[in-house]
Amino acid sequence: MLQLTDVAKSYPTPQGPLFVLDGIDLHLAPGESLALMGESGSGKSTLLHLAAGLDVPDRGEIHFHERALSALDEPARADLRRRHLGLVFQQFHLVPSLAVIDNLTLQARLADREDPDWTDHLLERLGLTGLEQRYPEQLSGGQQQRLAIGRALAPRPDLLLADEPTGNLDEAAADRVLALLHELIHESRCALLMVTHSARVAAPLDRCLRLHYGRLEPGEP
Ligand SMILES: Nc1ncnc2c1ncn2[C@@H]1O[C@H](COP(=O)(O)OP(=O)(O)OP(=O)(O)O)[C@@H](O)[C@H]1O
Repeated sequence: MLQLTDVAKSYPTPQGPLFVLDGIDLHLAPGESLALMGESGSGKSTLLHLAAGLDVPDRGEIHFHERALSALDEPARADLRRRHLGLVFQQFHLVPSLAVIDNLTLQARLADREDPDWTDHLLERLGLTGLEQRYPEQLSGGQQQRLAIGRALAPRPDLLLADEPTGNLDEAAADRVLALLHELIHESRCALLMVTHSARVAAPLDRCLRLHYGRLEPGEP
């Protein structure tokens, strides 16, 4: 499903290269869920961006869906993302000018994978039935994040990459969003790689790893 082999990544800075990841090996099986923890600045978002093919490593290889990302040009990587990958961030990144229903189906339409039954099911499970014609600004923060999760899951991806998906929500809203996220990825047999600072958020996932000085270590949620 997702395999990182000896991946290294640095960023150029005026003081010289900043080495962020060094010798990362990571395997995620279909349907598996993994929490990625670590101090602020330890490289969690960097790793997620590499896994999504949004950035390229200095060294090492990333395989997603049995394709080596290095063998693909950007349009081919974008196509792979559209078809097989869902992305959810702390900022919801909804399209303000589109109604709920159009935000929800946006990714599925782009991937040519619209499924009205699955859309209806998502609307209902996400508690958004009846709100289809509203605009994102007319939703609560929790509703907006549930919509962002639904949008990512609408094309039925094989892998959901989530970066602090509940970082902007209060505890009650976060709990509801996370419970739904787990139910939905379970239902659709989607794998999950989730960056979080929170042990509470990491605890229900199958595994937890911690980034420390550029390396991955076994983590305790
Ligand atoms: N484009 C960039 N250019 C230079 N340095 C960068 C760039 N992107 C990230 N960094 C640096 O790389 C390091 C890792 O950043 P990253 O965002 O991956 O960490 P993180 O673990 O996700 O942090 P946080 O938990 O605070 O979100 C940080 O020191 C950051 O300042």
